[in-house]
Amino acid sequence: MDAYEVLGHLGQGSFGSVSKIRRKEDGRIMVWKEICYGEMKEKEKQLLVNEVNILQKLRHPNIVRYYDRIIDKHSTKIYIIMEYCTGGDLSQLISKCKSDRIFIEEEVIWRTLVQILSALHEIHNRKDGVILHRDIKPGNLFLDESRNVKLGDFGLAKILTNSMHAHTFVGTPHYMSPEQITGKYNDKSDVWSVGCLVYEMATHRPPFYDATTHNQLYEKIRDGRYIPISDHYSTELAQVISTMLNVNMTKRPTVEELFSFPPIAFRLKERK
Ligand SMILES: CNC(=O)c1c(C)[nH]c(/C=C2\C(=O)Nc3ccc(Cl)cc32)c1C
Repeated sequence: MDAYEVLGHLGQGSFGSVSKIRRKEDGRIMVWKEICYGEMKEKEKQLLVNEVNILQKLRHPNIVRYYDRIIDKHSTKIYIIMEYCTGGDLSQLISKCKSDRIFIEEEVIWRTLVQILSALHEIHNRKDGVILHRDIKPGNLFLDESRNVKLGDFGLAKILTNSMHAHTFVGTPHYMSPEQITGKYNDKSDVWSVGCLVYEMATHRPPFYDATTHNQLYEKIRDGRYIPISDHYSTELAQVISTMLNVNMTKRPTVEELFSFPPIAFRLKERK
């Protein structure tokens, strides 16, 4: 612990708070997510071990980099040390544009979409088991100094080896897919969440909203109807949102299939 100096509190991640830290040996700025596991049930401890094991394996420009972990048995805390993203998270960008009543530039939305899909392609197509993020939302997408988008906080992620299937109810209700309501989370549920995210970048609010109870929200999600985005944006953007928000997951595209959509394909080529 004394190898690091805490510089300040940044926000709340899944299971713990995130602080900005400096590594004393070289002055490098990083973050750690501090999690108290003392009160955790076995299941939650397993999710925590999961998060660290998953993060350790991942190396991708659009996934927050994991560096190290410190387990303090005395205080029953674990510190997960990760990459610092100077731009904060996407929820801050969306709230700023909402309060300033300005549209997020369409190109920013496309770039964000392509980068998140690249991160999902990495985790959905791993040879040693598909990883599902299961909690894609603006607060889990971080911006580095060059406005690159990084998928972070794998606190609710799950490795699906061939024997396991995701049955647990997790995920932020607003971005919950219809199949997740009945407990069948899969890679296309992450695609649904990305559709919700792109919609929220274009309209400053989730597509399925304004519900007083979770059941009312689930009804809206299962119904699948939402207010179309403004014609300030292109029909291509509206189409890609509509295909990702298809309530029938067999008709919803995989990340791989989205890569062949022309507006996405040509921006992918630009990155190479
Ligand atoms: C107001 N908060 C911020 O500006 C902020 C900044 C500059 N960075 C962050 C958060 C992270 C950050 O910079 N790197 C991270 C890695 C993993 C997780 Cl779960 C969170 C972060 C935040 C919340």
